Amino acid sequence: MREKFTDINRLVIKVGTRVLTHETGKLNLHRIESLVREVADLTNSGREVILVSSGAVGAGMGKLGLNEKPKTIPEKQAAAAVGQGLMMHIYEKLFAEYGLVVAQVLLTREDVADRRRYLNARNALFRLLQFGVVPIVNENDTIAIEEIRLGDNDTLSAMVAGLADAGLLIILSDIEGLYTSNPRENSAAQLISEVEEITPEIEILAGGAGTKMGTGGMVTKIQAARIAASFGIPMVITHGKKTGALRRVVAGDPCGTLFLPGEHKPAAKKRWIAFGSNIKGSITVDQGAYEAVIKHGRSLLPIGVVDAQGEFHTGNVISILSPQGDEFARGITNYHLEELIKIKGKNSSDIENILGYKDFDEVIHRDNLAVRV
Ligand SMILES: Nc1ncnc2c1ncn2[C@@H]1O[C@H](COP(=O)(O)OP(=O)(O)O)[C@@H](O)[C@H]1O
Ligand SMILES: N[C@@H](CCC(=O)OP(=O)(O)O)C(=O)O
Repeated sequence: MREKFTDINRLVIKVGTRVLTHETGKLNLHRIESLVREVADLTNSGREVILVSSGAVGAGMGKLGLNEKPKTIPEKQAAAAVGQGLMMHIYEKLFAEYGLVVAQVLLTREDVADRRRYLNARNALFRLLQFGVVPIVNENDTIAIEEIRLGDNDTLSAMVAGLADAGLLIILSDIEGLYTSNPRENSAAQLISEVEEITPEIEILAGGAGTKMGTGGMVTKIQAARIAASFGIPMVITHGKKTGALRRVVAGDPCGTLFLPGEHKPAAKKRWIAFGSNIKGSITVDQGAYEAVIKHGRSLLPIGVVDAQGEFHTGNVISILSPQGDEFARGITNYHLEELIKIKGKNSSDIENILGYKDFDEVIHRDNLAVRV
């Protein structure tokens, strides 16, 4: 897999707060400078790079003289509002030295959950890349209250990789990669160089953030790897404090931890259904429908639906639950809740008799249905 990295044209690179700041909380200008130089080099070699940069809250803390990570939302928002401007100022200045233009792209969960806004963000990113600009993405922490937050930039970077059809996601952290346990707590921990599949055994290895500055630690990085894998995108975690780390990953050198992608790269719309969208309700299906969807990639017909819950309308994304109640897929429904209650368990040929009209034979068409891994 790694030898193919030299041919990848579009990359998403995520850089964590710990890489961008000193222990004092002030920006590590030397480190940011070398990151910018490496990104500039990648763009000079003809690649398109989207940088997902943390650091707004950390930089704001440094500027406002806060020693502790803000705990209340307004305080976090204030720190991010101060810090984000500072981050962009530095990036703009340093990238300009290499003749590159940057653009600030701030997203919240809602921008990926709403299909129209998702497509808008996607179009804007593509246009920026066509202009040769380096988009610098962060969560819009200043306006993002809890309900609309993604909460961590590891997840955000995986979403952005899917949104932008990237070929590779690189996460630069303050550690070489995923270890057999948290090396801060266990000096005998060993680096895992490749993860083929994210099994429960792999999930157990991950601990939380190592310091007061980081968010999420390995837990959110493994979540990001899961999203990237289901999008068919490989992900590498590597040490962002080591000069040349990006160059080594892109050259295919063995470094950090590589998370292998899933076998299939689903279409962009299915990627959004699986991970981006807001879920408005769920339906439970019988064993036959479960197998038809999972094994044969079929559409979901009303005859296989045994129950429907939640408040959803035509066009909403809903969860599809197995007979055991586990979510195994998501899809855009053609019928709203009340209609589904009436037509569940019935043949598609009966829909018109029951409802007085029939717009679709399927409850969810297979083009609008994404099986979750
Ligand atoms: N199994 C593990 N392998 C490596 N690091 C781990 C593990 N479990 C927990 N960690 C912690 O995760 C930290 C990296 O995440 P985080 O602090 O959120 O930084 P970032 O700013 O790069 O997102 C490491 O410094 C380490 O302390
Ligand atoms: N959006 C926040 C960063 C959130 C986050 O995930 O931080 P980190 O674990 O340092 O990548 C900020 O800019 O401060």
